[in-house]
Formats: sequence, structure tokens, C-alpha cells
Amino acid sequence: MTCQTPLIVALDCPSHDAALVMAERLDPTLCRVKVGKELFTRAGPAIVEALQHKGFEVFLDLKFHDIPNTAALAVEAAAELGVWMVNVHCSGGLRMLTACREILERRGGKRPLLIGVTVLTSMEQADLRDIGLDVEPARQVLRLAGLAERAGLDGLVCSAQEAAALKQQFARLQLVTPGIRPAGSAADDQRRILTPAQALRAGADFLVIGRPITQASDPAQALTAVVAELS
Ligand SMILES: O=C(O)c1cc(=O)[nH]c(=O)n1[C@@H]1O[C@H](COP(=O)(O)O)[C@@H](O)[C@H]1O
Repeated sequence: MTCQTPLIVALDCPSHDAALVMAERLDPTLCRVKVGKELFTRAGPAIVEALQHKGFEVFLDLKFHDIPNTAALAVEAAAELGVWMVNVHCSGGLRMLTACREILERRGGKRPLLIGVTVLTSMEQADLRDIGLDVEPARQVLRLAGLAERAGLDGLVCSAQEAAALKQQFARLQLVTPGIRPAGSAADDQRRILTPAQALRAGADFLVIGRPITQASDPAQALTAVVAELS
């Protein structure tokens, strides 16, 4: 089934069954789905297979960040699950990123898109200062994007607020942007946010949306509303 929109719904659900109930309300021609740390830790590879069986392309969002050998083998394991996209933290460094890309190339065949997380969309300048980085988020994102480019990754996770600058400098990289909030939605723990339409206009290739859809009283209707905003 071909997905016709850039939308990726974050299935941040507490169990296999809860994720499948949510997926039932979504349409695989209107969105891909993301399996993240909570769901994968509870439900394991079986939930990825079940979602694929329902026709969804799956972004496995485990944000690997480790020594090069460990991260690369984890990425290889993700590829074996047949996921559409997998991510690693750019702050793992150039050698880690390169090892992840190389292991996918050695494996050959159909491989997932390998995407580097830059600065989490929940972080603002004060959060970076707390971890010893005296730099604006947008500047740090560009620095990490340079690493991803050198390592030959397929794209970046960033805030849509940085999309225009990134597209200008790194046109090849696909931009995956969480921190998407339809007008009027709560920001929750997100800090660097844009609306779906703003994100697309800024140059985002894929928009990750979780709670505004999954916690809506009618998730299918919330998804349709976002699709309508984008068309
Ligand atoms: O890699 C991610 O997907 C990610 C990176 C990032 O910088 N910010 C971010 O929010 N995410 C994920 O995107 C989703 C956003 O969910 P909502 O805030 O509910 O829309 C969550 O599953 C996060 O884990």
C-alpha cells in the first residue's frame, strides 16, 4: 500500500493491543506509523510485524546512541525487521554514524532510511546549557547535520523550525520533523514546534505527530483534519 501523505503517527501506546486498536482507526494510505521506546520495550518486534501486516510502513524510533559496533549491529537488527526508517543520535559521533551506514550497505537489498537525530524538539537553549553546550539549538542542529552529511546518512530528525536552513545547506538530506502541533493544540513537553502546514512550507519531508492525533477523542478525524490542512 502506498502512503500518500508525509504524515507519520507516533504510536506511543502502552501495549501491543492498545497499539493495534489505535492502528485500526488509522488508514495506511494516509499515514505511516512510528514505534518508539515505550511500545517497543513492551511489545517487541511482534508489534512491528503486526503493523506491517496491516499495511503500515514502520519507522522504528529507538534513537540508537552507543559505541559504533553496538549501534551498527542494532541498526542491522532493525533492517532485518523490514522497517521503513530507523534513527540514531548524531551526537554518537562520525564514526558511529558511518558504521551504521556501512553495515546497511554491506547487507544490501532493501534497506531502511537511516536518519540522524539532531537536537530533540523538546529542548531549548537552556536545556543545551544544562548539558554543557553553550549554543543555540539551531546552530547545534546545523553542526550535527554536517556530521550526518559526512557519514552518508539519508536524513535528519529536527524541528521544522530548522527545516529551511537545513534544506539550503543540505538539500540531499530528508527532514523528519516531530514537534508538530495543529493550531490550538497543547505543546505538551515539546519546545520547538510548528503547525503541519508551516512545517511543510518550511521544507519538512515527513511530519511526526503523536498526541494531537492519538489522544484526540476521534483519532481518525484528527488525522483527516491534518491531511486536509496539508492539501
Ligand atoms: O525521533 C523522534 O521521533 C523524535 C525526535 C525529537 O526530537 N522529538 C520527538 O518528539 N520525537 C518523537 O516524536 C514523537 C512526538 O510525539 P508528540 O509530541 O506526541 O507529537 C514522540 O514519539 C517522540 O519520541
